[in-house]
Amino acid sequence: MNENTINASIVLFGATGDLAHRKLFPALFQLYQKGQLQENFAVVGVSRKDFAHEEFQKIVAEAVETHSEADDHDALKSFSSHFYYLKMDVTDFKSYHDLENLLNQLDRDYHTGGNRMYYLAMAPQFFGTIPGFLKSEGITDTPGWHRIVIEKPFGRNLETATELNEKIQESFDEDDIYRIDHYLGKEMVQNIQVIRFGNAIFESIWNNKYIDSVQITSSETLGVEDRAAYYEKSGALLDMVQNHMLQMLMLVAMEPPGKLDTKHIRDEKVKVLRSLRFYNEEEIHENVVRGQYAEGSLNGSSVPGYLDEENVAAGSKTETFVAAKLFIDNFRWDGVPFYIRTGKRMKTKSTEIVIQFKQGPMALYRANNVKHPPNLLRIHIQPDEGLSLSLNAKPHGDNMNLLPIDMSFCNNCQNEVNSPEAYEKLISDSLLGNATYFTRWDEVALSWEFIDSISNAWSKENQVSPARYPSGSMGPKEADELLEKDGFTWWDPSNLRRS
Ligand SMILES: NC(=O)C1=CN([C@@H]2O[C@H](COP(=O)(O)OP(=O)(O)OC[C@H]3O[C@@H](n4cnc5c(N)ncnc54)[C@H](OP(=O)(O)O)[C@@H]3O)[C@@H](O)[C@H]2O)C=CC1
Ligand SMILES: O=C1O[C@H](COP(=O)(O)O)[C@@H](O)[C@H](O)[C@H]1O
Repeated sequence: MNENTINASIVLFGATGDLAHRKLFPALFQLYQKGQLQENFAVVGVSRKDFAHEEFQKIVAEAVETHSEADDHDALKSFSSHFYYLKMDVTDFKSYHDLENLLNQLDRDYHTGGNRMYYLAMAPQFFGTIPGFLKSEGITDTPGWHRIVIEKPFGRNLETATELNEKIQESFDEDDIYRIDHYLGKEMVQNIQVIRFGNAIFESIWNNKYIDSVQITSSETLGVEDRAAYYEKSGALLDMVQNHMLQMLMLVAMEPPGKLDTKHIRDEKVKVLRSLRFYNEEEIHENVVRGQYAEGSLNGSSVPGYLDEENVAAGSKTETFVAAKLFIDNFRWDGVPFYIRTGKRMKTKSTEIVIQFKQGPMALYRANNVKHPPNLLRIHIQPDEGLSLSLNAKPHGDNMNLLPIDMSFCNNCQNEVNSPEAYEKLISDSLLGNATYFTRWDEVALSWEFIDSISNAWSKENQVSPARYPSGSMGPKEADELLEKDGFTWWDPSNLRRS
């Protein structure tokens, strides 16, 4: 038993799906190994396929073995014995009676105290249906807490997100709704606030007096894979910018919260979105670049362009890359550009935030025509997790030149340090009732309002194709030009392990 041990039933809607197998079962197993889930928990897997409980338990154990490093067979066996399976169509209200009977039985058998977490690992068209039936069929009327975890995407625009939210709030209070953004579960994303507010040296210079620009890059090497049906309607703007990129921006730019609790942190994040500069159509054209990957080469192999991927419409204008220059119009950030970029089939898989500091007031070394690199603070989100600070020093025996040096800290470079997966942390938090790293409705609504302004402008210029970039590059030249006209360049993703 540890202080975080939870008694609860978890209902996993979409239990035969990709997310459940690759992420959720392994995450639950980790929580079991760490003692957060012990004797008093049960998981009910729901989908339309037919399985006996024992068959499902085997599937769960196999999925954990396949998608994690777990190989303790006894632990896997006792963990999976807590899993039950229910064949149900979530659109059929009658099937919820079977769910209620099973949950009541499990509450008694596992002494869960009636606590229930409903995890919707299902396609978004079911996000409104399930909470409605959970309430109308009385499943949420039992003693104990009832929380619902909703996967992304939360709507396709402000209008659909609002409709969905209203539907969910008919059945669950805002405090019991956990909207997932898995980037918020990443170790170094959670570390941003500690780096900022736990180090006086950074917080005192974290403003437009000392910071020249901020860059946030999340690049992927994968292409659209088998998700074209979803991605064709989404594109990189909705898939990555509306959620993950804006979340990182909020954490970098927010004011210090009065207290380190859920409400204060979320309040400060929301204020960043309220200060985000909205562009008119012409400004969108100037400041937001959309790209699409063409064929190219990655790790020595040729890969097809987006238009040749399976299930992509001929001549599709879906963007697989977005770069943008954003401004936060408040006292702290006035005049500081925030450059963001994200894309598929880029040169490396990397997520990094780079804070570029201004040059000192008197450029003594530049006067000698010597290259003077700016000081950079890099927050390495993935694959390496850590921090590095680029400074300039004097090379040994040379008085006139500067030598760039890096001070770095890597959280996961030694094999023995294994950061918890984002899903493990987020499931743990939702079981503990800590919603800090989940998105509150006002954050979601404001982010959609901003994103809608861009997608509406793009839909008007739907004759214009996205700029093409070769697979294996860092995006189209238009993204480079976006910075060059301001006298900046993108910093290449870096690697902590080389040092
Ligand atoms: N996969 C990933 O890496 C990620 C996924 N997500 C989100 O997670 C959610 C799930 O994604 P993913 O696991 O990939 O989806 P899948 O298509 O792989 O799985 C969907 C699941 O829903 C079940 N299902 C479908 N229709 C019904 C129904 N009417 N009644 C009961 N069960 C049903 C399916 O089982 P069956 O057909 O047997 O009924 C299956 O278990 C989506 O919202 C996605 O956007 C978010 C981030 C990453
Ligand atoms: O939400 C999503 O994120 C992944 C990238 O996540 P990461 O943790 O691997 O950086 C992206 O591939 C996917 O398209 C998107 O839906």
